[in-house]
Amino acid sequence: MEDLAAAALKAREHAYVPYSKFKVGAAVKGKSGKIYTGCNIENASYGLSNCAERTAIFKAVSEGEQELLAIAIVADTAGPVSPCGACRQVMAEFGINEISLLNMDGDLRTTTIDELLPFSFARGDFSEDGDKI
Ligand SMILES: O=c1ccn([C@H]2C[C@H](O)[C@@H](CO)O2)c(=O)[nH]1
Ligand SMILES: [Zn+2]
Repeated sequence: MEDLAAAALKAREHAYVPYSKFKVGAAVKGKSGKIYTGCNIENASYGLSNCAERTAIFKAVSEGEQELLAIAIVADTAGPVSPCGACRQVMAEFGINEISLLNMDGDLRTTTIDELLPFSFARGDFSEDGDKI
């Protein structure tokens, strides 16, 4: 876990946040043991901004890892940072279950995807034909 937190903290420094000025860093561990990092990347068209968590997850998937185990997320928040709904859904898609939320003071909260996103919509909920099964 500490390796993930350290990687997330380092990735946070690369955040591109001219609008919010709120830097977030994330690091994901794949089944292979490899670590993928991410930061938030904003845009003048605000809605196109990408969270640190999804940057890290999309890097992992684009390098061939689809089974992910753990994520650490860090930001300068009063308590441990809490991921947005979009990122929770993307974490669920790729099986991330061990979730470490941190802030810059080292406050840590460990949680699971079931706690963060109960009753979630998942791949197995629809058939390839599009009809309810
Ligand atoms: O868990 C979070 C919460 C927010 N953000 C980003 C989105 C935006 O760039 C900025 C402010 O919401 O922080 C993340 O990257 N991860
Ligand atoms: Zn998010």
